[in-house]
Amino acid sequence: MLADHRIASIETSRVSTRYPRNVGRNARIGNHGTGFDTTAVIVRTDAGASGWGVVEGSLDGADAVVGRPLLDVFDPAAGVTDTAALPLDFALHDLAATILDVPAHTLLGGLGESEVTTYSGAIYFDDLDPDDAPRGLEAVLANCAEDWAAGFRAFKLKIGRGNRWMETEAGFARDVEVTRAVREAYPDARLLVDANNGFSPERTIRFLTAVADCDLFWVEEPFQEEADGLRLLRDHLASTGSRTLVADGEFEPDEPQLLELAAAGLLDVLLMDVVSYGLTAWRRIMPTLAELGVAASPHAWGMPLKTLYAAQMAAGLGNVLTVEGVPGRTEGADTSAYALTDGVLAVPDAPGFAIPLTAPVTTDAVAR
Ligand SMILES: O=C([O-])C(=O)C[C@H](O)[C@@H](O)C(=O)[O-]
Repeated sequence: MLADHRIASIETSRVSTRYPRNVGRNARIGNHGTGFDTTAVIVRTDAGASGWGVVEGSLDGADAVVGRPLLDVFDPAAGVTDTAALPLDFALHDLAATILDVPAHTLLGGLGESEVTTYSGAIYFDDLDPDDAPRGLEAVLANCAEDWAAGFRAFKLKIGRGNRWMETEAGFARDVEVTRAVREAYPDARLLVDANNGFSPERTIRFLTAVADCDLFWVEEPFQEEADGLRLLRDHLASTGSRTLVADGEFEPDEPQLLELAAAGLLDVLLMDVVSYGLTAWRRIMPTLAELGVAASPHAWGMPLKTLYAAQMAAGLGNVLTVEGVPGRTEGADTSAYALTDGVLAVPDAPGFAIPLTAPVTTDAVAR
């Protein structure tokens, strides 16, 4: 059926992310704000089908695919096959699955579960804000309570306050205090920590020692990944019998280096971004990761829509340990087919990504 379709036009629209609250700083950068707008791209075919997806980065050159047969640029078994069409990665997956009348996760292979655990990735350094009257620990606990009420049963806590925002030792002490307080308030929740590369290997080990009784699920981006530091960390975890996993590969991923570290047994989970790394790239690399015994958990921060894409990827490709949840809503897209209950996100069985675009198409079509 895909052979009956030729790409007829590429148009754009805008969708808006709205967080439930202002999201503050992490170890690396300042305030993340209350939301932002993103480009959505719509691909239509001469037979009347359409699909859409979000784009991070430029659409330059994508107009070159207009007029070409769909199967010239997209292989349902692999994804995008022409680099000019890579910005259309999600739109083409949506389009192909819609034409084939199958959910995106079926197109991807249906190798995972259609119910995936998800965690709140929105527990930032809100204790430090506002600058003139910092709200302290209570702000972090209030954020956890808000996300728990929204259906999350796991939290990723940002750590590394001493990297930029507090004096080093005071920041370290606050990271420990926050982790212990959240564990105490939520004894059954899954807890993850993310230093956004704001620690050194030694500080990471010190931190893990200080919260050794908090049963952390994973430590993410403790420092810029390199073999010697990761080996120290690995040896520490092994010698203490810790179950904490090491997750990395979100920030400026270097694929050959990550595969080398994974093959050396130094990483447990790889985190490349679901959209900017891309679905086609994840389809290519996932069998290798599965063979190495390394799991995936695509970075989804920024947009609730990316959480839904990551959940489709988990259900389709398998080998996804858990999905990063971005609390909030999307204006311009109907996400109601997805339900989060007790920490589990149910992926719908409707065709494509099952996210109707409700925002108007912008007048400046990329190509027709
Ligand atoms: O794991 C995460 O969600 C992140 O590290 C997101 C970062 O906090 C955020 O600054 C970003 O992606 O720009």
